[in-house]
Amino acid sequence: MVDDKPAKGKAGKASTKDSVLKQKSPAEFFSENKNIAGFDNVSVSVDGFGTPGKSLYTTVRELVENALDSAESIAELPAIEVTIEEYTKAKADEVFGIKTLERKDEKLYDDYETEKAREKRLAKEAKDQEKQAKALAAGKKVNPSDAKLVKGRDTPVFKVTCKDNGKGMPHDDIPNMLGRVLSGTKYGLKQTRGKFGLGAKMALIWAKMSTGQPIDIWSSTEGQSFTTYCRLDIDIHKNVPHVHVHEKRPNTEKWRGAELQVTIAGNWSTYRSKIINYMRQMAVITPYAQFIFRYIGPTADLRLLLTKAAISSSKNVTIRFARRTDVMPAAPQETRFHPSAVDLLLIKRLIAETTKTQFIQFLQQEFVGINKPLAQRLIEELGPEFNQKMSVKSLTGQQILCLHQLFRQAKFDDPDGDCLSPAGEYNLRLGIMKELHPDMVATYQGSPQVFEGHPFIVEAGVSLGGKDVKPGVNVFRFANRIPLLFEQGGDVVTRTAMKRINWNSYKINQAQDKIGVFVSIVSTKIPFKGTGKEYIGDDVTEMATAVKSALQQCCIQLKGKIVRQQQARDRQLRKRSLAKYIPDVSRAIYDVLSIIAEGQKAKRARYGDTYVDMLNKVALQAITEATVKQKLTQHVEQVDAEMALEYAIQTGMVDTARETVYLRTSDRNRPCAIELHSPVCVIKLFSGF
Ligand SMILES: Nc1ncnc2c1ncn2[C@@H]1O[C@H](COP(=O)(O)OP(=O)(O)OP(=O)(O)O)[C@@H](O)[C@H]1O
Repeated sequence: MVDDKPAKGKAGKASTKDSVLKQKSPAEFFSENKNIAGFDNVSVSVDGFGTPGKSLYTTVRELVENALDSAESIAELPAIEVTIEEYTKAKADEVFGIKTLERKDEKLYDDYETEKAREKRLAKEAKDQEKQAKALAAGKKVNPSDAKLVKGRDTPVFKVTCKDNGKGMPHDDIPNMLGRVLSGTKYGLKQTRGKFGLGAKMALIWAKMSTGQPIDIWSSTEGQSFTTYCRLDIDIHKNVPHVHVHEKRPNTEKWRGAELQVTIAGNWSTYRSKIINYMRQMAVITPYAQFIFRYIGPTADLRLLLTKAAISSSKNVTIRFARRTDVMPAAPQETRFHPSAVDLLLIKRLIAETTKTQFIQFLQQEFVGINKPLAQRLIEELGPEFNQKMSVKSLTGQQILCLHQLFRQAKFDDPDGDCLSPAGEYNLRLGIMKELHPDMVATYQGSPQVFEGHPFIVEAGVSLGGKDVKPGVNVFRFANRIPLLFEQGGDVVTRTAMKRINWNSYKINQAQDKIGVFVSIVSTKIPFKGTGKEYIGDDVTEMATAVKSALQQCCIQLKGKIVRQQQARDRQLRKRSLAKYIPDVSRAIYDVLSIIAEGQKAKRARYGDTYVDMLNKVALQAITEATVKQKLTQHVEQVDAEMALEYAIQTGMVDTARETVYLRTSDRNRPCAIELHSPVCVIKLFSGF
């Protein structure tokens, strides 16, 4: 007989508990799976809280990217200030409103060590440091996660502030924008840095988990007479904003923009270089933006910051990434879906949201690449059940399935890349020049390509030499104009640069030359691999091919420059070695001439009139050794100039093509008559100078 009563005892209880149906809010889910959003921590301690790892880096990244999206959406040259202030323990406690605990029972604490254990730890730390220093000196990568914070010690706390001059946020929308996970304004089909409606909320969730502090927001939109101040956090279980303060304050300075501030646990010492690198690479791909980055160390008192002692304090960091151009790429445009890139759910959503009533209008309106004749052919192909004027909202599930199948099988024109906003060769080149100061650089922008119905553009730059560039291939990757700093190994750019480019054939030494490889991919959909949005897989053939071709184009340009440089060097070398022999040769020639000139006059007649004249001059000292030397020098100069000219004609760089250009600072308010854009520069012509 089967006993169908619930089992008693421990096992029975557990099974009852396991079968209880529960729901999770998105906020709860992401708070438990922070790594999905790049807030992964180095190691999880006994309380499950974890040692803060990448979270400080990701917080900076999310805030900066929102700030850039915001300024660019209103075609404003971005001016962004990021400040990371590290709190002392006392300051953090003051901010949290708690009394600093005085340790009475030392042995209670996790970092308690006996004298012997302390000695052992210090010795190990010294050994590890030595190992890391050696690895760094040998040019090897030191994994940040190798450097762990010691468990039980006070976790460093940081106030992160990001201020921009973007469009700001509407007063009433702020609580939902920043206090509800998966809410945002970037869900349309458009190239944007942000996409998921998650980043800033993850910073807040992390603040809530690590320090319990809410987020502070100041914001003002164009022409608004007030500034919104909002202090809020998230009700994790309900995924709704929990507003502490939401008020309007006078905006006397007519400020427009947003300022967000979160207080989080983090790890500056390990992620310092990543954060600074991120800012630097952002400056490369966004040379039309101005960034000011500050780190204020824990010992610094804000009031003392301007004193000499504070400025020279090695812990504080202030870096200004200056704006180098006011040429901003045209803003990306919202586009429509390509029929080959939609799934059943998406078709259903489009049907629910469309403003068109007839089936034929729906096809033309909601998809890119379907014009009226094509729409008619598609409807014809679907069979008698369908007609052009039928109500699109009345399509049955089966009919939608048929439409989807046809979309997958039919041939459509590829979408063009007009909706995309690449950085542009001019900006890419400028960014590389201003941040790396290379000896040589070449850039290239490929034509729009398509991957799974989404257009994408690959831009590339290859530089040689420069500041802070190590010998070998140094890869800089950008996706939708965001620098990607982690998980480099599997990325399509790294793999292509390391394995598929034959650097030797372009006269570049892969091991010894300081090669900078810059690749920026923009698309309405970046095929990121992994959860962290940190790398693009190598398996997307269309992208791998486009990356390789863009890099090869840069290399071809560089090879031309290298060959020209080599030839110029050879010429100089030849000239120098010829010039070296001029004194000896002049002396020898003059000695021979003197001997002949000193001989009998009758014998001189044998040499003909010209020579007789010359020999007479030698005899009279009108021609001396110095004269011979001068003539030989002139001759070497002339041969050199002729060779240079011949070379210039061959390579198309003739002097007649040159124009003298006078430069002066431009008056930004003066209207510019003509603007000429070329891949390497913009020339603005003003009238009436
Ligand atoms: N500095 C800012 N200026 C103006 N609006 C902002 C700013 N920061 C955030 N927002 C608004 O808040 C929304 C939510 O931002 P959040 O960072 O959470 O997600 P997202 O940027 O949309 O997407 P992702 O998660 O991919 O970063 C944004 O879509 C934007 O509308």
